[in-house]
Amino acid sequence: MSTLLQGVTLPDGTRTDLAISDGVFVDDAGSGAEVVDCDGLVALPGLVDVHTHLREPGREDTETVLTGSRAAARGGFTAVCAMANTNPVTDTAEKAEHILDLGWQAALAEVVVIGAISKGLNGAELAELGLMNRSRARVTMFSDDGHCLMNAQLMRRALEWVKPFDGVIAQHSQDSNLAGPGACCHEGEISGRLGLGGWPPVAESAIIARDVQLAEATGSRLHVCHVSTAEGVDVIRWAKARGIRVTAEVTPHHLLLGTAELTSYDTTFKVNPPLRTDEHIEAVRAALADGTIDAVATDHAPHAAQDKDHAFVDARPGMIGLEQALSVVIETMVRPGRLDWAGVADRMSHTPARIASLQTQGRPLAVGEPANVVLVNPARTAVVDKTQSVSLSRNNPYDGRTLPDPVEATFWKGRRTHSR
Ligand SMILES: NC(=O)N[C@@H](CC(=O)O)C(=O)O
Ligand SMILES: [Zn+2]
Ligand SMILES: [Zn+2]
Repeated sequence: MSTLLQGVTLPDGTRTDLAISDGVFVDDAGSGAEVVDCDGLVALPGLVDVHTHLREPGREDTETVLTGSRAAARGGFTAVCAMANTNPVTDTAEKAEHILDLGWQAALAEVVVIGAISKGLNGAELAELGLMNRSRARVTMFSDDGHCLMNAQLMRRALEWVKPFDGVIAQHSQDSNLAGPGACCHEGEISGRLGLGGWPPVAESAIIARDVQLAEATGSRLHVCHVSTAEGVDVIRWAKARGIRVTAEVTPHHLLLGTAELTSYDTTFKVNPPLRTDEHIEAVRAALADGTIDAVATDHAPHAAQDKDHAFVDARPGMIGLEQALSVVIETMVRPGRLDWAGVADRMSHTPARIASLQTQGRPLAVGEPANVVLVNPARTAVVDKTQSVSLSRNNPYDGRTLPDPVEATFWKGRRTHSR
C-alpha cells in the first residue's frame, strides 16, 4: 500500500512530494502508488491530543473509544491520550490494558492511556502507578482530571513515584477550597450578573504555584491541564525561567470563547475551568505564541443531553472539541499571525508527543519516519453543524459558528483514517 502526496507544502513553507509505503515516508512510492493532488494543501505531522475524554467504559452512550477515535481522525489527530475518569476509573494495570486494546480494535488513531493518580480518583490513596507503567499500556502520564488533587503530600508522592521512568503528573488545577458556593463560572462581573457561583483565577494559580514548587522539590515532571488564567500563565512563566520541569496546555475553547457565551445560560458553555474574560483569553493566546504554554489539548468532554439539560449550576461541565481543535487554532492563532504552520506543528504535534513520551508521534515529515500526517486546506471555511459530528455527543460549543474547516485527510501509519 503506497501513496504519493504530490505537491504538498511542508510546515516550513517548502513544496515537495511525500511518498508513503508500508506506513513510513520513503524516497520513492513506486509506480503503483495512489497519487493525491495536494496543490494548495499544507501537511502537518499527525496531531496529538494529551487530554481527551473517551467515556468508555461506563458512558458508552456519550462516547466510545471507537467513536472518539473517529472524531480524532476527523480532526487531524493520530494520537489521543484517554483520561482516567471513566467508570470504572483507569487505576490499575488491567484497566489500562483494556483501554489500550479497545484503541487497537478501533484502529483509527493511537489511543494512549492516562492512568489515575489516586484509586478511584479518591484523592487519598495512590493508584498502581508503577504497575500501570510496567503494563502493556506503558502508562507514563497520570491524572485525576475532573478533580484537583488537593492533597499536597499525595501530589509529592506521585511526583516522586513517576520520576524513575520519567513519567508526568497532569493536574486539574482548581483549588476547590477557593470555589464560591455552587461555583460554575468565572468569578467576576459575570458571576454577579448571572447570580452564579464563581471560580476566582487564584483558585487556578495557587494550585499551579504549589505544584511547580513540588515539581522543583522532587525534580519530577508536572503538566498543567487546561490553563485558563493570566495568573496561571504568570506562575508557569516564573517556573520555567527557574528551570522547573513544567509543561502546560490550553484548550481550543479557552482560546476562542469567553464569558459572553453565558448570558443565555446555555449549559453547553459550562466547563471546568470556566470560560474567562478577554484579558485572560489574550494572556493564554500570548502564552501559546511565546511557548509558555507548550501545547493545545482539546479536553474533549462528551456529555449526554440528559446531563446538560439542567439549571446551569446542576449541568455537567465539559464540551467536545476534537473535530474543531485545528479550526479554532487557525482562527485564533494562525490567521492573526501569532503562530505559523511550524508553530502549529510544534504546539499540536511535536510538543504534545514529547509530553506524553510517544516515540512514533510528533515526528518530522521525513524519509524513514512514521507516516502520520494531516492534510490541511488553509483557505476553507464552513459553518459548524453539531449534527454532522461523528462524536456521539452534541455538546459542541462551536455549533452555528463560521470557522476554518481545514482537515482534508488524515493518515495514521500510512493508512488513511479520514478523508473529506
Ligand atoms: N472539563 C470539564 O469540564 N469536564 C471534564 C473533566 C475535566 O477536564 O476537568 C469531563 O470529564 O467532563
Ligand atoms: Zn480538568
Ligand atoms: Zn478533562
